[in-house]
Amino acid sequence: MEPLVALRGVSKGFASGGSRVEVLHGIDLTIERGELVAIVGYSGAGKTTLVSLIAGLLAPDTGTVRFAGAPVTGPGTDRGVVFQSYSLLPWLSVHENVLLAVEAAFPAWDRTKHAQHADRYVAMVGLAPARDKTPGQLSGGMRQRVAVARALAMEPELLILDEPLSALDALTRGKLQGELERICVRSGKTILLITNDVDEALLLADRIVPLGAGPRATLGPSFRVELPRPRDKRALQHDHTYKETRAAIGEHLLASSPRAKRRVAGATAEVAR
Ligand SMILES: Nc1ncnc2c1ncn2[C@@H]1O[C@H](COP(=O)(O)OP(=O)(O)OP(=O)(O)O)[C@@H](O)[C@H]1O
Repeated sequence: MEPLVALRGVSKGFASGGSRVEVLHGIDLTIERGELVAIVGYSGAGKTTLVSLIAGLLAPDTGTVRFAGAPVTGPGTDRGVVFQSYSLLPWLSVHENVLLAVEAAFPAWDRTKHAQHADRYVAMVGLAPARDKTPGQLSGGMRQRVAVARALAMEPELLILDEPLSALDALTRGKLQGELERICVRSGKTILLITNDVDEALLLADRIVPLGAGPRATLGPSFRVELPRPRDKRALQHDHTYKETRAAIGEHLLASSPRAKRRVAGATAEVAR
Protein backbone atom coordinates (compact mmCIF):
# COMPACT_ATOMS: atom_id res chain seq x y z
CA MET A 1 0.00 0.00 0.00
CA GLU A 2 1.25 3.50 -0.80
CA PRO A 3 2.09 5.68 2.22
CA LEU A 4 -0.66 8.07 3.33
CA VAL A 5 1.40 11.13 2.40
CA ALA A 6 4.17 11.18 -0.20
CA LEU A 7 5.99 14.32 -1.37
CA ARG A 8 8.67 13.84 -4.01
CA GLY A 9 11.07 16.55 -5.17
CA VAL A 10 8.67 19.33 -4.15
CA SER A 11 9.73 22.95 -4.61
CA LYS A 12 7.59 26.03 -4.03
CA GLY A 13 8.33 29.72 -4.42
CA PHE A 14 6.54 33.06 -4.36
CA ALA A 15 6.93 36.23 -6.37
CA SER A 16 8.75 38.86 -4.35
CA GLY A 17 9.43 42.37 -5.72
CA GLY A 18 9.81 41.39 -9.38
CA SER A 19 11.80 38.20 -8.68
CA ARG A 20 10.81 34.81 -7.36
CA VAL A 21 11.96 33.44 -4.02
CA GLU A 22 12.07 29.67 -3.69
CA VAL A 23 10.82 28.94 -0.17
CA LEU A 24 10.96 25.14 -0.22
CA HIS A 25 13.43 23.15 -2.29
CA GLY A 26 13.59 19.43 -3.16
CA ILE A 27 11.27 18.28 -0.39
CA ASP A 28 10.85 14.49 0.02
CA LEU A 29 8.50 13.41 2.79
CA THR A 30 6.68 10.16 3.50
CA ILE A 31 4.14 9.63 6.27
CA GLU A 32 2.82 6.13 6.95
CA ARG A 33 -0.69 5.46 8.29
CA GLY A 34 -0.86 5.74 12.09
CA GLU A 35 2.38 7.71 12.38
CA LEU A 36 2.75 10.92 14.37
CA VAL A 37 5.37 12.94 12.53
CA ALA A 38 6.64 16.35 13.66
CA ILE A 39 8.31 18.90 11.40
CA VAL A 40 10.48 21.26 13.43
CA GLY A 41 11.83 24.43 11.90
CA TYR A 42 12.71 28.08 12.21
CA SER A 43 10.09 30.78 12.00
CA GLY A 44 9.57 31.74 8.36
CA ALA A 45 11.30 28.60 7.05
CA GLY A 46 8.22 27.53 5.10
CA LYS A 47 6.33 25.30 7.53
CA THR A 48 2.91 26.74 6.70
CA THR A 49 3.76 26.56 2.99
CA LEU A 50 4.46 22.85 3.45
CA VAL A 51 1.15 22.37 5.30
CA SER A 52 -0.72 24.23 2.55
CA LEU A 53 0.79 21.95 -0.11
CA ILE A 54 -0.38 18.81 1.73
CA ALA A 55 -3.77 20.37 2.52
CA GLY A 56 -4.18 21.18 -1.17
CA LEU A 57 -4.41 24.95 -0.63
CA LEU A 58 -1.26 25.46 -2.76
CA ALA A 59 0.14 23.54 -5.72
CA PRO A 60 3.89 22.77 -5.98
CA ASP A 61 6.04 24.44 -8.67
CA THR A 62 7.88 21.17 -9.24
CA GLY A 63 7.52 17.67 -7.82
CA THR A 64 4.48 15.70 -6.70
CA VAL A 65 2.23 15.66 -3.64
CA ARG A 66 0.24 12.45 -3.21
CA PHE A 67 -2.31 11.53 -0.55
CA ALA A 68 -3.68 8.00 -0.03
CA GLY A 69 -2.30 6.94 -3.41
CA ALA A 70 -3.67 9.81 -5.52
CA PRO A 71 -2.32 13.25 -6.49
CA VAL A 72 -3.54 16.14 -4.30
CA THR A 73 -5.59 18.48 -6.46
CA GLY A 74 -7.31 20.59 -3.76
CA PRO A 75 -8.53 20.60 -0.17
CA GLY A 76 -10.61 17.68 1.12
CA THR A 77 -12.28 16.44 4.32
CA ASP A 78 -9.75 13.57 4.34
CA ARG A 79 -7.17 16.11 5.62
CA GLY A 80 -8.13 18.19 8.68
CA VAL A 81 -6.01 21.21 9.58
CA VAL A 82 -5.83 22.99 12.95
CA PHE A 83 -4.13 26.34 12.45
CA GLN A 84 -2.40 28.51 15.04
CA SER A 85 -5.44 30.77 15.40
CA TYR A 86 -8.40 28.70 16.48
CA SER A 87 -11.06 30.29 14.20
CA LEU A 88 -14.07 29.22 16.25
CA LEU A 89 -17.45 30.83 15.67
CA PRO A 90 -17.82 33.13 18.69
CA TRP A 91 -21.63 33.05 18.86
CA LEU A 92 -21.83 29.24 19.00
CA SER A 93 -21.20 27.04 22.04
CA VAL A 94 -18.38 24.49 22.24
CA HIS A 95 -20.84 21.73 21.32
CA GLU A 96 -22.30 23.73 18.44
CA ASN A 97 -18.88 24.60 17.00
CA VAL A 98 -18.02 20.90 16.84
CA LEU A 99 -21.55 19.97 15.70
CA LEU A 100 -21.32 22.27 12.68
CA ALA A 101 -18.25 20.43 11.44
CA VAL A 102 -19.85 17.03 12.10
CA GLU A 103 -22.95 18.01 10.09
CA ALA A 104 -20.76 19.11 7.17
CA ALA A 105 -18.63 15.94 7.25
CA PHE A 106 -21.49 13.44 7.66
CA PRO A 107 -24.57 14.89 5.91
CA ALA A 108 -26.37 11.52 5.79
CA TRP A 109 -26.60 11.15 9.59
CA ASP A 110 -29.65 12.20 11.65
CA ARG A 111 -29.65 14.89 14.35
CA THR A 112 -29.20 12.52 17.29
CA LYS A 113 -26.18 10.87 15.71
CA HIS A 114 -24.65 14.27 14.89
CA ALA A 115 -25.10 15.44 18.49
CA GLN A 116 -23.75 12.23 20.05
CA HIS A 117 -20.73 12.24 17.78
CA ALA A 118 -19.97 15.90 18.59
CA ASP A 119 -20.29 15.18 22.32
CA ARG A 120 -17.91 12.23 22.07
CA TYR A 121 -15.14 14.48 20.74
CA VAL A 122 -15.90 17.32 23.16
CA ALA A 123 -15.43 14.74 25.94
CA MET A 124 -12.23 13.38 24.32
CA VAL A 125 -10.53 16.76 24.71
CA GLY A 126 -11.83 17.04 28.30
CA LEU A 127 -14.37 19.79 27.65
CA ALA A 128 -17.62 18.05 28.58
CA PRO A 129 -18.12 20.44 31.55
CA ALA A 130 -17.71 23.43 29.19
CA ARG A 131 -19.99 21.98 26.49
CA ASP A 132 -22.45 24.89 26.48
CA LYS A 133 -19.98 27.76 26.91
CA THR A 134 -19.10 30.09 24.07
CA PRO A 135 -15.46 30.66 23.00
CA GLY A 136 -15.44 34.05 24.76
CA GLN A 137 -15.99 32.26 28.08
CA LEU A 138 -13.02 29.93 27.55
CA SER A 139 -9.27 30.27 28.08
CA GLY A 140 -6.90 30.18 25.09
CA GLY A 141 -5.92 26.59 25.86
CA MET A 142 -9.57 25.48 26.04
CA ARG A 143 -10.32 27.18 22.72
CA GLN A 144 -7.45 25.36 21.10
CA ARG A 145 -8.82 22.08 22.45
CA VAL A 146 -12.19 22.88 20.82
CA ALA A 147 -10.36 23.42 17.52
CA VAL A 148 -8.67 20.02 17.92
CA ALA A 149 -12.02 18.36 18.81
CA ARG A 150 -13.66 19.96 15.77
CA ALA A 151 -10.93 18.70 13.42
CA LEU A 152 -10.90 15.19 14.97
CA ALA A 153 -14.70 14.91 14.89
CA MET A 154 -14.62 15.15 11.09
CA GLU A 155 -12.54 11.95 11.25
CA PRO A 156 -9.97 12.99 8.66
CA GLU A 157 -7.44 10.37 7.60
CA LEU A 158 -4.71 12.90 8.38
CA LEU A 159 -4.82 15.54 11.10
CA ILE A 160 -2.43 18.43 10.50
CA LEU A 161 -1.63 20.54 13.55
CA ASP A 162 0.10 23.74 12.39
CA GLU A 163 1.77 25.25 15.47
CA PRO A 164 -1.39 24.56 17.48
CA LEU A 165 0.03 25.78 20.77
CA SER A 166 2.29 28.66 19.78
CA ALA A 167 -0.30 31.38 20.50
CA LEU A 168 -0.52 30.25 24.14
CA ASP A 169 1.43 31.43 27.16
CA ALA A 170 4.26 29.13 28.34
CA LEU A 171 2.34 27.65 31.31
CA THR A 172 -0.80 26.80 29.33
CA ARG A 173 1.33 25.52 26.48
CA GLY A 174 3.19 23.13 28.78
CA LYS A 175 -0.07 21.80 30.25
CA LEU A 176 -1.70 21.35 26.85
CA GLN A 177 1.32 19.53 25.40
CA GLY A 178 0.71 16.65 27.81
CA GLU A 179 -3.01 16.65 27.04
CA LEU A 180 -2.36 16.76 23.31
CA GLU A 181 -0.16 13.67 23.62
CA ARG A 182 -3.03 11.77 25.30
CA ILE A 183 -5.56 13.01 22.71
CA CYS A 184 -3.30 12.08 19.79
CA VAL A 185 -2.54 8.61 21.11
CA ARG A 186 -6.21 7.96 22.03
CA SER A 187 -7.45 9.05 18.59
CA GLY A 188 -5.05 6.63 16.83
CA LYS A 189 -4.94 9.05 13.88
CA THR A 190 -2.14 9.80 11.47
CA ILE A 191 -0.91 13.19 12.63
CA LEU A 192 1.47 15.76 11.19
CA LEU A 193 2.56 18.27 13.82
CA ILE A 194 4.29 21.49 12.80
CA THR A 195 6.22 23.24 15.54
CA ASN A 196 9.21 25.46 16.29
CA ASP A 197 9.73 23.73 19.66
CA VAL A 198 12.02 20.66 19.69
CA ASP A 199 10.82 19.62 23.18
CA GLU A 200 7.20 19.72 22.07
CA ALA A 201 8.09 17.50 19.09
CA LEU A 202 9.97 15.07 21.35
CA LEU A 203 7.00 14.84 23.70
CA LEU A 204 4.50 14.09 20.95
CA ALA A 205 6.10 12.54 17.88
CA ASP A 206 7.12 9.06 16.72
CA ARG A 207 9.46 10.70 14.22
CA ILE A 208 10.89 14.20 13.85
CA VAL A 209 12.02 15.79 10.59
CA PRO A 210 13.88 19.12 10.83
CA LEU A 211 13.18 21.80 8.23
CA GLY A 212 16.28 23.91 7.59
CA ALA A 213 16.23 27.68 7.38
CA GLY A 214 14.96 29.30 4.20
CA PRO A 215 15.07 30.45 1.51
CA ARG A 216 15.35 27.15 -0.38
CA ALA A 217 14.64 25.27 2.84
CA THR A 218 15.17 21.53 2.71
CA LEU A 219 14.10 18.73 5.02
CA GLY A 220 16.78 16.97 7.05
CA PRO A 221 16.98 13.29 7.96
CA SER A 222 14.30 11.64 10.11
CA PHE A 223 14.97 11.25 13.81
CA ARG A 224 12.99 8.39 15.32
CA VAL A 225 11.81 9.10 18.88
CA GLU A 226 12.26 5.85 20.81
CA LEU A 227 10.66 7.01 24.07
CA PRO A 228 7.90 4.99 25.76
CA ARG A 229 4.43 6.54 26.15
CA PRO A 230 2.85 8.19 28.02
CA ARG A 231 5.72 10.66 28.06
CA ASP A 232 6.28 12.83 31.07
CA LYS A 233 7.97 16.12 30.27
CA ARG A 234 9.74 16.47 33.60
CA ALA A 235 10.98 12.87 33.75
CA LEU A 236 12.23 13.13 30.16
CA GLN A 237 14.67 15.93 31.04
CA HIS A 238 16.90 13.27 32.66
CA ASP A 239 16.43 10.58 30.00
CA HIS A 240 19.55 9.69 28.03
CA THR A 241 17.76 8.96 24.72
CA TYR A 242 15.79 12.20 25.04
CA LYS A 243 18.93 14.26 25.57
CA GLU A 244 20.79 12.55 22.69
CA THR A 245 17.93 12.95 20.20
CA ARG A 246 17.38 16.55 21.28
CA ALA A 247 21.07 17.37 20.79
CA ALA A 248 21.20 15.69 17.36
CA ILE A 249 18.16 17.64 16.11
CA GLY A 250 19.51 20.87 17.61
CA GLU A 251 22.83 20.35 15.85
CA HIS A 252 21.12 19.71 12.55
CA LEU A 253 18.99 22.85 12.85
CA LEU A 254 21.99 24.92 13.88
CA ALA A 255 23.95 23.74 10.84
CA SER A 256 21.15 25.06 8.64
CA SER A 257 20.58 28.29 10.61
CA PRO A 258 20.53 31.56 8.66
CA ARG A 259 23.93 32.49 10.17
CA ALA A 260 25.49 29.13 9.22
CA LYS A 261 24.03 29.48 5.73
CA ARG A 262 25.61 32.93 5.40
CA ARG A 263 28.94 31.51 6.60
CA VAL A 264 28.80 28.76 3.96
CA ALA A 265 27.83 31.29 1.27
CA GLY A 266 30.72 33.55 2.40
CA ALA A 267 33.19 30.66 2.30
CA THR A 268 31.96 29.66 -1.16
CA ALA A 269 32.40 33.24 -2.40
CA GLU A 270 35.88 33.27 -0.85
CA VAL A 271 36.82 30.04 -2.67
CA ALA A 272 35.39 31.39 -5.94
CA ARG A 273 37.54 34.51 -5.70
N1 LIG B 1 1.38 33.71 -0.50
C1 LIG B 1 2.62 34.13 -0.32
N2 LIG B 1 3.14 35.10 -1.13
C2 LIG B 1 4.41 35.52 -0.97
N3 LIG B 1 5.24 35.06 -0.03
C3 LIG B 1 4.79 34.12 0.80
C4 LIG B 1 3.46 33.60 0.71
N4 LIG B 1 3.30 32.64 1.68
C5 LIG B 1 4.47 32.60 2.33
N5 LIG B 1 5.37 33.44 1.82
C6 LIG B 1 6.76 33.64 2.28
O1 LIG B 1 7.35 32.36 2.37
C7 LIG B 1 8.19 32.26 3.52
C8 LIG B 1 7.75 31.08 4.36
O2 LIG B 1 6.46 31.36 4.93
P1 LIG B 1 5.68 30.30 5.85
O3 LIG B 1 4.47 30.97 6.37
O4 LIG B 1 5.50 29.03 5.10
O5 LIG B 1 6.74 30.07 7.01
P2 LIG B 1 6.56 29.42 8.46
O6 LIG B 1 7.75 28.53 8.66
O7 LIG B 1 5.23 28.79 8.59
O8 LIG B 1 6.67 30.68 9.38
P3 LIG B 1 6.12 30.94 10.90
O9 LIG B 1 6.78 29.89 11.75
O10 LIG B 1 6.62 32.31 11.19
O11 LIG B 1 4.64 30.82 10.84
C9 LIG B 1 8.12 33.61 4.22
O12 LIG B 1 9.23 34.35 3.85
C10 LIG B 1 6.84 34.22 3.69
O13 LIG B 1 6.95 35.61 3.65
